[in-house]
Amino acid sequence: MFTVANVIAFLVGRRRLVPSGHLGSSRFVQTTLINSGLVEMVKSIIPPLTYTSHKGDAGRIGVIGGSQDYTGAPYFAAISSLKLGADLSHVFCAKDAASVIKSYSPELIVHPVLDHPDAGSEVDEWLPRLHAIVLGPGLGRNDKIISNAKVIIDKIKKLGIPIVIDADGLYLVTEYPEIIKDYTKAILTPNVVEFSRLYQKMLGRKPSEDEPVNNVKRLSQQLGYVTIVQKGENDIISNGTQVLVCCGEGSPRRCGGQGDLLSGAMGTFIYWAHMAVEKKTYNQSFEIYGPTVCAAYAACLLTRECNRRAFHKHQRSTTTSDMANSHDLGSSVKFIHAWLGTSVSVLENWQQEISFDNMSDIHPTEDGRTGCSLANEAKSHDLGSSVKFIHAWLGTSMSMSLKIGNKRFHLITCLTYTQLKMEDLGVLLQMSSGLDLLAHIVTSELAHIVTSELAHIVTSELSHIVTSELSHIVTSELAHIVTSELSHIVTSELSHIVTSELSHFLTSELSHIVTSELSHIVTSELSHIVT
Ligand SMILES: NC(=O)C1=CN([C@@H]2O[C@H](COP(=O)(O)OP(=O)(O)OC[C@H]3O[C@@H](n4cnc5c(N)ncnc54)[C@H](O)[C@@H]3O)[C@@H](O)[C@H]2O)[C@@H](O)CC1
Ligand SMILES: Nc1ncnc2c1ncn2[C@@H]1O[C@H](COP(=O)(O)OP(=O)(O)OP(=O)(O)O)[C@@H](O)[C@H]1O
Repeated sequence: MFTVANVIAFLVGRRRLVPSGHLGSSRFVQTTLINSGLVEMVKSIIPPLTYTSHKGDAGRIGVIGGSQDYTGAPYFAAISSLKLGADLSHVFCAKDAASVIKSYSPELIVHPVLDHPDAGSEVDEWLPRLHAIVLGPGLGRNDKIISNAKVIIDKIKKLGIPIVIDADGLYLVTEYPEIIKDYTKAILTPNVVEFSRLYQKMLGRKPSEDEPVNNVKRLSQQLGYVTIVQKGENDIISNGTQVLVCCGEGSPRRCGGQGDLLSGAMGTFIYWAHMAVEKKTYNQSFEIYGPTVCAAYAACLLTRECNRRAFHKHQRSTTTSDMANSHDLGSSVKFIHAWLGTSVSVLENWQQEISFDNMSDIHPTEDGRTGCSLANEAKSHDLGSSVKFIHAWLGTSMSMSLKIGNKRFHLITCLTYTQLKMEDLGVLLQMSSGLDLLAHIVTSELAHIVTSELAHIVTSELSHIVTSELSHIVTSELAHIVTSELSHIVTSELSHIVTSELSHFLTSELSHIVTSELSHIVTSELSHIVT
């Protein structure tokens, strides 16, 4: 358990060395995050990014959930599956939730069908196109919806689609366990409370507090070897035979919705894992643990890393939206892909070896997998700068025109392949005016790019430096000023107070002494004279 890599990771402060909390009998249980066998296992299921793949190849994931009360949960699950790297994410929800969920993100395809009287047949046209399902986030417990969800689970099983069941989907499974029994393409993701309910239903007694690992294994066996992930301080995963415990650092924030992020990511991983089975791209550890345990472990790894990053930045104010926003979830996904060596787009690099000792040095590039979300691409910075770049590169960002022979070329378009034939380009290049013009365009475009890029870099770097330097200077200057001012004020005030107090005291004391002494002398002298 105390591997060299584990100790290194511990020393650089990235991970807990062993799980905190009690696991019960943990013989043969893999508990460490940085275990090269497990990392290779996750790596082996992640499909390479290639230019030959089609929309949908990396996954079409369906999230079944979302009601009037709960719109955030299905959103978190769906966006998480997409940001991990799936191509399309569908949400099947109740009518009242649909427009709200759509308004959160233009990326999601939302079907308001769950509360239709025949929701089962409404999803029929979509189910065969989906690669994996996440059922439960924000589903609610309305009788009609629960019975529709039961019908849909039956259809999913018949089609052999892998399924992750979470939240209210677990309520359904607790009420009707036979619906999922023996379906080994399923993963159930109960939190402590949901686990306890399901355990009591299946085994007729409370889970024993001393044996969390065995409890999970036992429940899985009782459900016909369906994979269970008991979420918590340590995420305990078992398919009834094998057990893995994911104990990455995570965070102490327990805001609602983190389970939804987990189930969404698991939806994408479970598809990838089953695809690896089909394509036989898996490694030896995968053969031991199988697709569901592998997918569950990968998703726990990602969620805990995302949690850790968000907490590092937002501390106690961390919410699941912070985790889901492109920076935290996106950068965790990028980090995980870069760490696994799966963020690069060429096949040759897919299986590249990563040295675990250098793990903390890996900085994913901006072009990692998560850049592939359309909303990110459409943001003014990404889309705008790409447009500028393409026009500058083609020389089509300036509106000059040039006459060659009897043709007039408008430079705003003439350098595109459609407008300018090769022979025209030849003529253009032969003409000194054409060359001058090209040189001019290139020079001015380059100057423009360099200037704007430099300005951007300088501005952002300067603002960063100035902010941090200013805060440093202000803090230390203030401390200095306050200290010296205080000492000055205290000194002069004290001297003033002491002087005036003393003078006051001396004056009154002296006048008192002189008066009483004088009166004494005068009295005694007078009495003497009179006598
Ligand atoms: N923004 C949203 O739309 C959210 C919706 N959610 C949805 O809300 C619905 C109900 O979920 P609940 O989790 O409330 O389900 P439950 O109603 O089963 O939870 C029962 C109680 O257990 C407590 N509990 C949960 N985890 C615990 C733990 N580890 N230890 C001790 N107590 C714990 C909760 O505080 C709650 O009071 C689900 O559909 C879920 O998907 C949640 O996912 C949170 C975010
Ligand atoms: N005590 C803990 N310490 C560290 N991480 C935790 C802890 N509890 C939960 N987590 C992390 O949060 C993830 C989600 O678990 P959680 O118990 O919050 O699910 P949930 O209650 O179903 O969430 P939701 O609010 O979405 O319904 C876990 O996989 C784990 O990574």
